[in-house]
Amino acid sequence: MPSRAVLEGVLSLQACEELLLLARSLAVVGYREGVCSATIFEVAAALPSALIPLVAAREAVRAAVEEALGLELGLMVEFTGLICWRPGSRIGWHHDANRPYLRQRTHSAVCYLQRAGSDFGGGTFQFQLGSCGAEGPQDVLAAPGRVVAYDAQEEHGVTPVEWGERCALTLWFTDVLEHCEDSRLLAVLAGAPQHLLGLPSSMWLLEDGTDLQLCRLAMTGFALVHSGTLLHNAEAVPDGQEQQHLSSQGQASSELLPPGELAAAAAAEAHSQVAHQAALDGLLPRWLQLGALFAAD
Ligand SMILES: O=C(O)CCC(=O)C(=O)O
Ligand SMILES: [Fe+2]
Repeated sequence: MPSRAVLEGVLSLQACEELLLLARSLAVVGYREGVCSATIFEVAAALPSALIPLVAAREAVRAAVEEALGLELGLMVEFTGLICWRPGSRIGWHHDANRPYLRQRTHSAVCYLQRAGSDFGGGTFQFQLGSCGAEGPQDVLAAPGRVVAYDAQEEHGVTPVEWGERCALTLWFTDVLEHCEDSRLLAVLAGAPQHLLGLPSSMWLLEDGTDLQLCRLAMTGFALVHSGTLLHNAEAVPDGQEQQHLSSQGQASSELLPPGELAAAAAAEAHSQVAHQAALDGLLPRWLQLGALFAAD
């Protein structure tokens, strides 16, 4: 059985575009220098409805890879991520199980969402040796829906991205049940709503306690009032209480104030507009849907 495969048209162009939009909306810096990513857990936390296309794509890639590598029903997904490589990013020769904590990885698959040469330059995937040990690297150019799959121990790299953005759906597979991401994902999905819907606090809470979510909401012309009190902090909403109110503060200010001041300005305005509360009740039935506003940044 082959230990690597390049597969065409595993995802439709439409599916690639949908995932690209998701990646652009949710990816955060971190994975490697110049690389932004959104893991399936971040998608579950920030935009649970987007799990539907993401999981469908993941399963399509998994099925295609299992078939190509003769591993039917043999691959469990250890990691799913939308990964965008920006200019300057690269990765030298390595294999994907090269750390003690990555030993459970058996296979890898990368499904490209964009086309080399038109969406970005550089960023070529290379196996260190051509197929069957042939001399010299073997290149795989990115194209929407194209998947490169390989044994996690195969040496490979990515040449520097020169321009544009190179986004991919990256999967790592395992044969160790405890490392399958699904049980953790189900635990997240079955958990309390704040775990399901909230963004990691590092993304919205400044050291001085300023809640950027509320600041962003204020910039759209709204402030949140709970039981008659203007909220400065998302954590102030008691769990399970959904009778929160949304108060209009009229037109959004075009002046961009520092977050703390903006929240304070929103507070003053909102208190004078409590009459609007009833009309606006239910506009954000669960105020943690604020995540959608946050993602639009
Ligand atoms: O994006 C690719 O083409 C491969 C990335 C890679 O090798 C990795 O993330 O380990
Ligand atoms: Fe890799």
